Amino acid sequence: MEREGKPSGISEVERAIAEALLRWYETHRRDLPWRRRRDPYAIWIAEVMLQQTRVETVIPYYERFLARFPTLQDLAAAPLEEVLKAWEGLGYYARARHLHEAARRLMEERGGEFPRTLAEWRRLPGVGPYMAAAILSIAFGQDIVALDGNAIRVLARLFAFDQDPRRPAGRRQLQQRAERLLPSGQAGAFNQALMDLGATLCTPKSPRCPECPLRAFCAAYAQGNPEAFPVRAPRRMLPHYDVTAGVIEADGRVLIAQRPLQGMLGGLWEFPGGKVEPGESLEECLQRELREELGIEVEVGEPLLTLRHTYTHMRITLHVFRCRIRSGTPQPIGCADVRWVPIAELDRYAFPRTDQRIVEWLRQEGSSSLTRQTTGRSRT
Ligand SMILES: Nc1nc2c([nH]c(=O)n2[C@H]2C[C@H](O)[C@@H](COP(=O)(O)OP(=O)(O)OP(=O)(O)O)O2)c(=O)[nH]1
Ligand SMILES: [Mg+2]
Repeated sequence: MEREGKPSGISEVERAIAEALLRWYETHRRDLPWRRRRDPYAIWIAEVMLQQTRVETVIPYYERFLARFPTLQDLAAAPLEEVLKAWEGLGYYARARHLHEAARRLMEERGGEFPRTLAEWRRLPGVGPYMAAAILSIAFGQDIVALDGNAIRVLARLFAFDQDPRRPAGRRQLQQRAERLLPSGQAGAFNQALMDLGATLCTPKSPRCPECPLRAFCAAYAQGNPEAFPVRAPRRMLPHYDVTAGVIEADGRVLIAQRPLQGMLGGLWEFPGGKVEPGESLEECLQRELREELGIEVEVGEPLLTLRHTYTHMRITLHVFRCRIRSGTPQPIGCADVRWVPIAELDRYAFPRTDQRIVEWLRQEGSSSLTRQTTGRSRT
């Protein structure tokens, strides 16, 4: 993975491309909070957050996170629950768990000193090739190309690149062509300039080519079809699951369960339930799941909400029902923990993003629907 020496024989055109790009960046660079700091810690946090989340969403989280955990030491010393809580709503919670684990390792194994090589960064949990390259180029000024999705799009268009850069072979080739453009000593600016260009002008749809500093060099523009790049293999269909979840209320408290610490959304709290099995009705599923996970028998009441969400590898439709316990006391059989929590205190727990809509709904509608339920029951 280490970058080889800079290829010789850089052409005039390649030099001109880098110059035009850097000149544009000087005046058009986005003013982003992590660009006001140079320390690897801040850059690292930003890169982790930006990995799967849009810049506008990241900004407030980033600022809160750095205020809450200003240094590597603070992050390493914090309990995981607190880190997950600060991450709540950003999604892809493995990022937060990895970040926390990496911070602890950096403190324990390196006395808090950040690595200076790609290989060492890559050994940390959650750090891939792009992130390692971004941190080393931006925070340490090393001559390394770091291509995020935006930069890849810019380059694929610039070269009218005929391979899919999401495939390893295409990716490697695009990386090599980018390395030929990289001006020594300016990798941080070069990488971020490509990212900004992709984010602001060279957008997936309707790129603003007339304003682009690279237009004169752009092969896709010359062909008149920039939107055709990067070429992509057809998107694979994500599997879909119907999932049920139960809201069980008693004495002003609602029952929540903590997901097993390992695995998807590990350690987050949820309204207990699970995937519908073939041939099962939603009600049957919920009764089975609550029996399996909590050891209770329930009566399934009114449907409260139907929520759709797409995770990286699957889509779910979450069917939320009010439930009432018929027999048994909830125990953490198929989950890490169970708690009865007042609705007003639910926001102290870290939930998956979809569940925040349930929490929000409970806060606003909870009492009125409780009244409806009571009325319903008196009719029977
Ligand atoms: N039960 C439940 N699942 C939720 C909630 N919010 C949310 O995103 N989910 C997602 C997480 C899971 O990917 C999926 C539920 O599947 P699960 O892993 O609990 O499935 P399951 O109990 O049937 O267990 P398994 O068959 O996967 O072992 O729905 C929620 O509040 N309750
Ligand atoms: Mg479950």
